[in-house]
Amino acid sequence: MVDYWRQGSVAVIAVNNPPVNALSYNVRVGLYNNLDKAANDRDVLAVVICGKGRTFPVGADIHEFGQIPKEPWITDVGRKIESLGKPVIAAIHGTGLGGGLEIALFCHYRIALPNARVGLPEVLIGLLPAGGGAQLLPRLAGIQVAMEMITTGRQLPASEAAKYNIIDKVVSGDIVKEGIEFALRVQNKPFQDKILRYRSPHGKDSLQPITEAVLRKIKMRSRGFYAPVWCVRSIANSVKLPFEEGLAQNRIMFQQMQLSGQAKALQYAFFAERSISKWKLPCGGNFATAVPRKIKTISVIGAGTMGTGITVALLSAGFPVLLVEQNKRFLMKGVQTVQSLLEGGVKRRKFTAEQAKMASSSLTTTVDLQALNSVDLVIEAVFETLSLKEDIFSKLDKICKPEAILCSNTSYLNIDKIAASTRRPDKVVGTHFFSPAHIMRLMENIYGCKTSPETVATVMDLGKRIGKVPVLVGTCPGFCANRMNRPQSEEALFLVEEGAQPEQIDQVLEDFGMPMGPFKVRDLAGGDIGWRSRKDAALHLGLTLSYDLQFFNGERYCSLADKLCELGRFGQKTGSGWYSYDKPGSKQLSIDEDVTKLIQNHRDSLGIKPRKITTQEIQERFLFSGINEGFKILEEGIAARPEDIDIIWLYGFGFPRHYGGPMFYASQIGLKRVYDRICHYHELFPYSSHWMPSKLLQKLSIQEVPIGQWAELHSKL
Ligand SMILES: C[C@H](O)[C@H](C)C(=O)SCCNC(=O)CCNC(=O)[C@H](O)C(C)(C)COP(=O)([O-])OP(=O)([O-])OC[C@H]1O[C@@H](n2cnc3c(N)ncnc32)[C@H](O)[C@@H]1OP(=O)([O-])[O-]
Repeated sequence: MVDYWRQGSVAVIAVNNPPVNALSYNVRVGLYNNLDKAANDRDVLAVVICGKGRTFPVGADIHEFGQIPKEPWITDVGRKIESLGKPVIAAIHGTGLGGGLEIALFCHYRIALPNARVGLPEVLIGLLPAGGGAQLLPRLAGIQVAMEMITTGRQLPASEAAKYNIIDKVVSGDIVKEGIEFALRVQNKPFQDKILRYRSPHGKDSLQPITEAVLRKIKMRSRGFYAPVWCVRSIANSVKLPFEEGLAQNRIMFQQMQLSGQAKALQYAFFAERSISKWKLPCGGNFATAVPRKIKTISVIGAGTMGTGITVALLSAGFPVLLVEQNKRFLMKGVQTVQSLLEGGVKRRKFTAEQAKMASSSLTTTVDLQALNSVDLVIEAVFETLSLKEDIFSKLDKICKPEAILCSNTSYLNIDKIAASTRRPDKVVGTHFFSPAHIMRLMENIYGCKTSPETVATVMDLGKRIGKVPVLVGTCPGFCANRMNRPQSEEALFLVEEGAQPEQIDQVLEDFGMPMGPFKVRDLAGGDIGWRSRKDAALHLGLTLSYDLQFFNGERYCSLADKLCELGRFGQKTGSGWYSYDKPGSKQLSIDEDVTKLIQNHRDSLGIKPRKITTQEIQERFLFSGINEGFKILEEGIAARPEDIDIIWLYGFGFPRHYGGPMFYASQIGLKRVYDRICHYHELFPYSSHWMPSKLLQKLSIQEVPIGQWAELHSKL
């Protein structure tokens, strides 16, 4: 796990623990013993520490968390470096992170390749730097930089790290060779002043104002997420406590944090995000056996909000795009939108003006579907009506080359029905982007019963290549994301009907950590989209959406949202919705008395006497209705694992990562409690079938089965 060799007077100690040289117990022992070896070898005048393979050590081994870390710990290795009596150089390539950077900070010198990155991302897994980082970094780069890096977990490119003296020299070429040459240059120079523990933290006199400013930012950025606050305390210890006491205090805090629900949730999310690429189809085809097709040219059909967002996501990832619209007017409007989104990307420093220019030059347009006869892949993003999509797919099937893959950005409709309008159902797949598609990272990919493993492999690979988080699910109405969101938004309406205010519900869920409450989301997305599909659905059932409708298709129904739409209150785009806005398109919102009156009239017209609704009830009805649907989605095999569902909610709806996602959240609350509460609401609301408890949840709740075993146990049931 740790290699040692000597080159002249320089000893090289190389961590060799693929894939990312995590500092597991065995690696720490190896480092410790080889440092001893170098110390005792009189021919060794200097030491280089580096990583074999793709990176310098990226930190402690996350798999080892949850148990008390065994000695030697990272600080023990650090003390060994400090007291070695010979200069030690950290030679960094790839990513020097967490405990890896801490080891480097204990070294006397640090060099790095230009594309290397360094950081202390412990906060992202609910922890703090417990290997000396919170003590050493302020002594090297100052309190301000340490606060920013440690409370955000941001990785710094080598050039920026050099600016803050974290890196002594940015070198090119072979990092080990460069490390040895650097060692030869410093082996006879005094280096005691390089031992950071003897320095005092820069900017320590402004610790108070810096701390207050950082805590204000944390309060805004991460509601209810504790780790950043603990990180601030750990850095303050670098000023308030002597070095060793600071180390010991931070170690105690680290061990407490390790046991916290938030740390467990964030570590679950870390591995969940890495497990979603390991997909498998019911037919057995999977990520390891299926080979993605090479995609060079892509066409997007529909230049509306979604079509233009998808186009920009593809263009900014270097794909040439042929944008299609039904007429020149819509097409020109679409091209203008693409241009302004690209300009917006430059303003947000997502890419340079040069890159935006390149992207824009890779855009071509047409109103003629025939022009798609040579593209490798098509993404359809037109209105959400099945008949329109069937028409387009049957035309594409005749026009596109036989091997072309046809994708639909539908967020709800059945992929098998769309595929049935072609003679190539194996090459039809859903690629559901989230609005705004050039920003939101989630890509919900939906396979139909005839979609081939190769087609799935292609869109999963495409998702990664355009910087998205692709998750694979099966087809059903609303797939995973919207199917879980539907009962939640219905419950939000029912809660208003029964006595809560929209702003009250939004506040409860924002305090919980959601980026935006359901009524603000409705106003952002535009109430008219849902209204149109409800009217379509009613038409199909020979019904009209009337004001006093309390049941729809045998299900409890609330017509409040329809009433708002009848008044043209579609949300931000019309300047009024559940809230009123300064002007159409503005985000500046305020509570609107007209809506409060409309709600009261609605209750009066239905004879509903409003009652006091607690925060607990709002949280439970909103979250548990979605969670129950999540278990049904697992039950039906639409999602293969709870990890798939949780990553969809973290990246699609901004579910607070420090809860791990709705399914992990349920496992932390306790499945029995969740199940009992769902049964309670099922009894209270018999006309809402979404409260029918999931059988899988019932079974798992009996023994409180840990989340890691749900999929396996379900497959046996
Ligand atoms: C004392 C000290 O203060 C404290 C307490 C600590 O030090 S706490 C630890 C602090 N360090 C971190 O938080 C770094 C976490 N890792 C990353 O940010 C990224 O991994 C990466 C380094 C930027 C590479 O990204 P990538 O996209 O190129 O590959 P990957 O797919 O992500 O990772 C490739 C494979 O490596 C696995 N892996 C990555 N980091 C790991 C780690 N720290 N421990 C164990 N496994 C790890 C990962 O699960 C995947 O496995 P598999 O799925 O192939 O089986």
